[in-house]
Amino acid sequence: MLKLDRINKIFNEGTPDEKIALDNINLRLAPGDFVTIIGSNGAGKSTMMNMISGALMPDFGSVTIDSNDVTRLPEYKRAHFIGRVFQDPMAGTAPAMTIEENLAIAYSRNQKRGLRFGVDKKRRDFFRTSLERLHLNLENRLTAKVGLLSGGERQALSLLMATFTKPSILLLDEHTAALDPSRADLITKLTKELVEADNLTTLMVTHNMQQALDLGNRLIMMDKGQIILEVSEDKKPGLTIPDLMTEFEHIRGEKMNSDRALLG
Ligand SMILES: Nc1ncnc2c1ncn2[C@@H]1O[C@H](COP(=O)(O)OP(=O)(O)OP(=O)(O)O)[C@@H](O)[C@H]1O
Repeated sequence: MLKLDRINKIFNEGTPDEKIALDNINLRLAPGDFVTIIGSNGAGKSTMMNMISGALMPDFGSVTIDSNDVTRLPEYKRAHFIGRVFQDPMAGTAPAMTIEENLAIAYSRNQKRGLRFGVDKKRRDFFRTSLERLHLNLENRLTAKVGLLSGGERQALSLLMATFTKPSILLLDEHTAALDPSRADLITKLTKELVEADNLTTLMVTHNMQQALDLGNRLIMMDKGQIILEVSEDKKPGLTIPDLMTEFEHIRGEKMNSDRALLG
């Protein structure tokens, strides 16, 4: 479903600001895998997501999605494979457009051929049924401007737009981090429901270690551009935050800087 082979990325190579952001990353996701990603600031988590989405190209290595080598494919050509939700609730939706116009754009972005922005009755019914899954009554506000929605509602809509066309890979990049705790809980719950309903293959970056343990069937920990720990499906249940911190200390020989992780 997703294969990352020997991915390397160096920013500002050969200059005093040189930074090895990804150092020989190898990762395999089987269909339906839901992998949570934790790691310190600057570990390379967002850079890895950007490699998969096509926002960045690796210096070396390959990205394969559904048996297609997409390594050199620009972001817009990968769009029908990928759904992505960012940290900023304002990032995923267009505020001046209505809910149904936003959904229509997301729908057309994921079609392999042509641009089909139109909203006919069949499409509108599909949008309504999809919105019902959010339990936010947005199905009765199809013509409301998205700019009028709360941050939590907008993030729920972004999540729906990223998932309702059943992308091959769903990328969630700290998508609950900018929300207050009750809205973050709502989005976490919706994420679980939407991913499970369609068995979506998912990668989720989070600074919240408890969320990383609660969601998904696998977990990886990154540090300094490397995947330093992979927790398999059979080992993840029962794993605790202290277990993860002990693992980090064991691998790196130093204590984990965990303030943000624990507060996350
Ligand atoms: N466009 C860029 N130019 C130069 N350096 C970059 C660029 N993007 C990222 N970096 C550097 O690459 C490293 C990895 O960054 P990245 O954003 O992937 O980390 P992260 O794990 O997502 O961190 P955070 O949790 O803080 O968001 C960092 O040292 C960062 O400063």
